Amino acid sequence: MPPRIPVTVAQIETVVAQFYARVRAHPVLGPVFAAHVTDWPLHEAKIVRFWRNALLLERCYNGNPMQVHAAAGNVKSAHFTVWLSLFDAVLEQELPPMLAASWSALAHRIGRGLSYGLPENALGCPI
Ligand code: HEM
Repeated sequence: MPPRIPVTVAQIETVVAQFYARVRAHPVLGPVFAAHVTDWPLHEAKIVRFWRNALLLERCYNGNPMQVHAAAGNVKSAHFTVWLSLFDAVLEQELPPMLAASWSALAHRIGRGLSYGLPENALGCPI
């Protein structure tokens, strides 16, 4: 099957590394991740597999981010706007504009899906 978005594995690895470097330094997102992630290389390797699966349609990730986010307890739907704008900034920095735009659109679509069901959803309902 042809890739959904023709990025290279090296580009995925760079975007993931740059993104989580910024996440670790971010005043809002940093502490949310610090409460869970102790092994960053392991986390980044898993996220690379997630994106290889989503972008290149390789079958190398079969986890359940929705469940993991809900179980984390401190991941809120309000975080997704911040997460996505940081992600967009990295895409713009690292990729040609067409690729950045396609990957961004997919990330926003996935993010919308993942944010439903978490506390403080788009309607502002806390339960
Ligand atoms: C489009 C947006 C997002 C995507 C695609 C995404 C994807 C993922 C994936 C694939 C995992 C690994 C799940 C597994 O263990 O199999 C994960 C874990 C996690 N994500 Fe997200 N995520 C997104 C947004 C967010 C946001 C907004 C937050 C909150 C700040 C967040 C916080 C976390 C945390 C804390 C973990 C658990 C790490 C661990 O326990 O090892 N994510 N995410």
